[in-house]
Amino acid sequence: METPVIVAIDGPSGTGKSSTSKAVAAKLGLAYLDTGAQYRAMTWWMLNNGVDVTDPAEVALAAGKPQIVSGTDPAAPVISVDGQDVSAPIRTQQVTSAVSAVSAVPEVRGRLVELQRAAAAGAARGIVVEGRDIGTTVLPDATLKIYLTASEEARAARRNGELKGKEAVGLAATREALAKRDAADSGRRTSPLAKADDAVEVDTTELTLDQVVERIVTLIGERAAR
Ligand SMILES: Nc1ncnc2c1ncn2[C@@H]1O[C@H](COP(=O)(O)OP(=O)(O)O)[C@@H](O)[C@H]1O
Ligand SMILES: Nc1ccn([C@H]2C[C@H](O)[C@@H](COP(=O)(O)OP(=O)(O)O)O2)c(=O)n1
Repeated sequence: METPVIVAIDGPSGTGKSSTSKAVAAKLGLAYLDTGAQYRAMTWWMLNNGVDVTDPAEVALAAGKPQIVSGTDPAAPVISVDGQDVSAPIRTQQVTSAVSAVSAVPEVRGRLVELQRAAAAGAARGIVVEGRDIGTTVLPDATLKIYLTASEEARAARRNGELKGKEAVGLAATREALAKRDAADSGRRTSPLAKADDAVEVDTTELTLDQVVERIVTLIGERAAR
């Protein structure tokens, strides 16, 4: 049997990680894992269970409690907590604004990194895993590591386009919230957002989604042929 292909895709918010990872996985028949969704699910559970997310000690004590299960089908990426599908509620502004604090707590990371490595080990053909520290920490031996970037303007415009109805806050506020989350995710002590030394950086500002997908599929083909 062929060696499974492990693709790590990291980068800040709005660079296209989720869309690109799902499309690459679907195109190559690989599994897909959204690790950001796992940090969001952990955060959602904490907010729903009265945990003070600004208190790292309280978060650390609770980190082992929720049962988080991620689907790995790129066509239908579901995530559940204690048997409840939380795919929608983990995307609210309330969760988004609390997720950086929760994901900075080492006990949270330890628990989720274990789930992430198990998902990668269980993917027979291979997997595309997206997040912030996949290339640096979770899967340092990945076949291919990609670090996606895009200008702050492009990222804010993309994110703003997704927020509808009462969740819409305007471009300036979206940009500010993005910058704040990036700073928190890059500045934390444990496993911060960072480009791995051996990652290929792809600036998506001027590229369409199809162009980004094509570039990554080509790189995977080159690596797999080595
Ligand atoms: N290359 C691209 N050009 C324009 N828009 C894009 C591109 N890649 C992704 N998008 C759009 O930007 C938004 C954020 O993409 P997403 O994949 O969720 O980013 P991330 O996972 O990095 O936060 C989505 O609405 C997506 O459709
Ligand atoms: N591997 C990861 C993935 C996400 N996180 C944290 C940091 C991020 O701000 C949140 C949410 O990640 P997610 O990928 O859902 O964020 P966006 O889709 O970019 O808005 O989780 C992390 O610490 N490590």
